[in-house]
Amino acid sequence: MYTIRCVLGSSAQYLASLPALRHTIKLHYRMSSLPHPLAAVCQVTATPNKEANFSTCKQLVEDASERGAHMVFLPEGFDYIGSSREETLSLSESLSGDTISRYTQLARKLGVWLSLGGFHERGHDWETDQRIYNSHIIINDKGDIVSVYRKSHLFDVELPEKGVSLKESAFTIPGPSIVSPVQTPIGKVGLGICYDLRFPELSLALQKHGAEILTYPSAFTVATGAAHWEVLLRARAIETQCFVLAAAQVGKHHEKRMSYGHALAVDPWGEVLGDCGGEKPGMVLVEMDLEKVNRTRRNMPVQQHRRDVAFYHVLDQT
Ligand SMILES: O=C(O)CNC(=O)[C@H](CS)NC(=O)CCC(=O)C(=O)O
Repeated sequence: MYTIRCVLGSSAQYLASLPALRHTIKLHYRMSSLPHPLAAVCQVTATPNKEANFSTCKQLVEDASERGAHMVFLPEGFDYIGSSREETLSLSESLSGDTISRYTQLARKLGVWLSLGGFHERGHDWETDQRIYNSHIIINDKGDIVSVYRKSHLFDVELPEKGVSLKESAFTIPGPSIVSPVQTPIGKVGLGICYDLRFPELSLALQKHGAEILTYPSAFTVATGAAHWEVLLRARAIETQCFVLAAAQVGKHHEKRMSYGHALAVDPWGEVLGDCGGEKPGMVLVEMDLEKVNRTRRNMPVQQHRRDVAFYHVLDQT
């Protein structure tokens, strides 16, 4: 039904491909006799059917966990992609609703961390304003919500020649602030969502606050994805010298909407470690070697070479 690609050392990759040994491999990782923790970056095709979306995502999380993943990343709109403003709003829930409690139970049962990008969250004033947040939620292996970041740059974009017309602010409230990177078993994770990827100020701020890994769960349009997706993700990785993990939506959600796919994992040097392709749901498993972050930063200390903010405001008038 979907593809799984492993980006492990070749012997571990071979062993993990043998079903009978999967359990052993997982134990192996858990006992950390293999050096680095594993992240699973997923790609799905959400529709307006929440029940079907949950069962697809649950299956991916279970498979990732069985293969030894310590943290699993799902994309923006993992809960659903609505076919109209009204549908998007009516399907939304609060953080204490059924959808998130099912994911907290899943995380607890499997003992994995989850990054749930782009949850359609009813705001505190839902009864009066009928608007939602686009929220990225981190759940730990005990099933606790440990962080919530609300998307702060909204995708209000018209590209007539590309057939793209979306106005996210028609149903979404922009988030008020960035949040502290979260310490997880794979490293310190900084939170963004989709269109936030286009704002390097955000990624630099997260890096300054200690992020080793940046995450951009997304639902990129096909046109903007083909033109910009990989370039932007690699640029953010190179500038911040962080890993960048970007779960993605792929394919046709309903009559009016398609997504680009190519869920991607990039290392701090900008190298693509895994790519889920542009066709169908799947995941890539990547080893998170944090020494790569340290080495890259040590060898080319761009953060130390950066001038202070004021420097970039003043022009030489002569
Ligand atoms: O609508 C939902 O239900 C979930 N939210 C999204 O899909 C959002 C807002 S419409 N999509 C993007 O931000 C695409 C960005 C993009 O494609 C780009 O930056 O080029």
